[in-house]
Amino acid sequence: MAASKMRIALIQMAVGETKTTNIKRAVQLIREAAGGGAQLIALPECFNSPYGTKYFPQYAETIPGESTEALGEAAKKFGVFVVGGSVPEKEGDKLYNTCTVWGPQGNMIAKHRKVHMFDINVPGQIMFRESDNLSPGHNFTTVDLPNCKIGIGICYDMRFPEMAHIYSQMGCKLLLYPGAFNMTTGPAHWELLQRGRALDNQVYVAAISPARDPDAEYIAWGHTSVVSPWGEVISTCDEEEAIIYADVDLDYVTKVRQMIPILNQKRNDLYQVTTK
Ligand SMILES: NC(=O)CC(=O)C(=O)O
Repeated sequence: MAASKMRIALIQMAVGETKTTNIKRAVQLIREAAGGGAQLIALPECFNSPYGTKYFPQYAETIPGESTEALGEAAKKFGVFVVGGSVPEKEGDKLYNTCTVWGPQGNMIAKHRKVHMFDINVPGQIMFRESDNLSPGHNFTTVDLPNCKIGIGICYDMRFPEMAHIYSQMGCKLLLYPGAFNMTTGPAHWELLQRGRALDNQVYVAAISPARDPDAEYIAWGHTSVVSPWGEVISTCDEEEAIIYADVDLDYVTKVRQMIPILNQKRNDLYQVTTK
């Protein structure tokens, strides 16, 4: 594959209640995705645990721990980068929703704690309060791959355009969001947000959901997908377990930015998005 291209695979994994089965399944699917030529493979939010506040304390582990070590071993065995969705992380008396990123040597190269807590109330449809037992992270997380800088957010982080814009200002060309939208917000916002973040920043956006389990307490929307810097959905699936692939093309990012040069046309004299 040309140096300007990178094949990514997103794993829309069926997550169940048994942690060891989830870990085994993730490793099996990483093997399959590596066999499909992927250089970077990403898992969904909470790949080792059902998504839900009652599960977070029960499934939480330190990092490294059982679930994340298995990702490091898989990255090394199959010679790929692994973006490990997320796991409930325990550190001291706090819990976080945390994504780890692993390199082909099996080393952890980044750790992102979900920055924005998913606390919502859509009357009669869904109420969720992550902050009842999770704490937010306080950092932006980027990773320098050999030919592409990537930015990581987790699910609700995708709703905050400033975060994506900060990543694009940092030089990211691909944003990855392991996420688990639901049957209310999924159909309404999942694709729209990805296309918005992609178009605003002229980057690729990949969002990775668990497969839908209609018997779960929190029913995931699915529809894992990749959006191009032109705002087009270039790879997607329905709600069932699946691996989807896309070839991210950095020359195409440059081309889109040359054709419609909004990133150079910003009025920094009138407004700015900056980190603190
Ligand atoms: N689960 C999330 O963090 C976010 C979500 O489902 C939404 O924003 O909608």
